[in-house]
Order: sequence, then structure tokens, then C-alpha cells
Amino acid sequence: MRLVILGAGGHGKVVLDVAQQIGRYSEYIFLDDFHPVGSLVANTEVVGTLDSFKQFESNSEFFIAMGRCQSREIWYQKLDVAGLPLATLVHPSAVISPSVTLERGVLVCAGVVVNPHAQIGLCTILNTACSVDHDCVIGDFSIICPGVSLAGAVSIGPRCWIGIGSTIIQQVNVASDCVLGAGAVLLHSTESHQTLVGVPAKAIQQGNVNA
Ligand SMILES: CC(=O)SCCNC(=O)CCNC(=O)[C@H](O)C(C)(C)COP(=O)(O)OP(=O)(O)OC[C@H]1O[C@@H](n2cnc3c(N)ncnc32)[C@H](O)[C@@H]1OP(=O)(O)O
Repeated sequence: MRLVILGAGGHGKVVLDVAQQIGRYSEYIFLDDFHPVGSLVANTEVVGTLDSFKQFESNSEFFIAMGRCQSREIWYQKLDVAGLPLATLVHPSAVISPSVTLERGVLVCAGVVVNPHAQIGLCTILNTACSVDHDCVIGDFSIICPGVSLAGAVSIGPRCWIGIGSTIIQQVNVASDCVLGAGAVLLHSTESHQTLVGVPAKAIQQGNVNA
């Protein structure tokens, strides 16, 4: 089985590494619009542009390795319309309760802990060493950055960027398309499209989820 990774940037390298540590695939290839076709990224060939994905459907699973939340949503829709299988990748060092739901296209990086009855949405990234506690619900296409701590029953809407090292206390709801800044501590629920920073976190501007 081949893994086709869409996106050969820094995040693509992390995705490749997680997949190699899992060891489920016999071949890895990248599709990318910025690296020349035929070039190597982390010793893995860029074989085409993103739009060429249909050429590689035979005996393949696909993974969308793009940091931007909206990009993952756009490419999810293209792969879904084409009926192509999307992988879910969990690093062997992650600790995931058996009662957790992981949707397709999720990446769980090294050192992540996900506690019972959490639900992790489509194409979500649980980045290095974040912790997602019991009954959390993470919306589709969101990213939980390295070192984030989510207390119990936190709800995160779709396309949210929860910045590196931030903390959200229990039962807080983050609405869709929000950005929580690096190191923030969020004590209250948010409206959609807010960017919040600081301790305690306060809204500063309309979020663009390109944090
Ligand atoms: C593996 C990986 O690399 S994963 C990537 C991990 N990276 C992240 O999580 C990055 C998170 N991004 C941030 O924290 C960004 O600073 C953002 C998205 C919150 C804001 O970015 P911008 O919209 O460019 O805001 P900008 O830099 O202009 O700052 C606006 C104001 O907020 C302040 N501010 C920005 N970020 C923070 C923060 N994290 N904490 C406290 N204050 C902040 C700035 O100092 C500035 O204040 P001022 O107006 O008094 O000067």
C-alpha cells in the first residue's frame, strides 16, 4: 500500500515521519505545488502537483499535509468527491483511550494524550505532545498545536487554530474559525472568527486561522 502525501512542506515532513514510524505503507510519495516534480523532500520524491492526485489512486491511501485549516478543508472536499481513501495517522507513542473517536484524515503526533470519550473531527491535527482531556470535541479541520492542554469537555469548532502552548479550562466552547494565540489561557467561551491572546485570553481582532 502506498501513502500519497499532499503537501511537502514542514508539516508534510512530520506526516511522512509519523507514517514511517507506523510502518503500514510500503511506499511514500509527495504531491506539491512548490517543490519541483522529481525533487526529493526527506528522501521522498515529489512525483506531481497537487492536482495530479487522481493519477495515483491505485493501491493508495491519501493524506492532506497542509497547515492551513481552510486548505485541508478544500482538499478534503476534492478527495471526498473523487471517492479516494483518506488515512488516519497515529504516532506509536501517542496514548489514545479506546473510547476516543478519530475521524478520517486525522494526524496524531508524537507524545499526544487523548483521554476517554473525546471526539476528533475530520482532518484535524493533534500536534506534538498536546493533551486532549475527557469528553472534548474537536471540530473538523482544526489544529491543536504542540504543547496545548485542553481540560475536560472543551468544545472546539471547525477550522480553529489553537496556538502552541495554550491552555483552555474545562467546559469552554470555542466557536468556529477562531485563533488562540501562543501561550494563551482561555477561561471563557468565544464567538466565531475571534483571535484571542494573553493570560487570561482576550479578543484582539478578527481571526484568519493562518496563525
Ligand atoms: C510545529 C509548528 O510550528 S505549529 C505552529 C505553532 N505556532 C503558533 O501556534 C502560532 C500562534 N500565533 C500567534 O500567537 C500569533 O501571534 C497570532 C495569530 C495570535 C496573532 O498574529 P497577528 O495577527 O500577526 O498579530 P500581531 O503579531 O500583529 O499582534 C497583534 C497584537 O497581539 C499581540 N500578540 C500576538 N500574539 C500574541 C500572543 N501569542 N500572546 C500575547 N500577545 C500576542 C502582539 O504583541 C500585538 O500587540 P500590540 O498591538 O500591543 O503590539
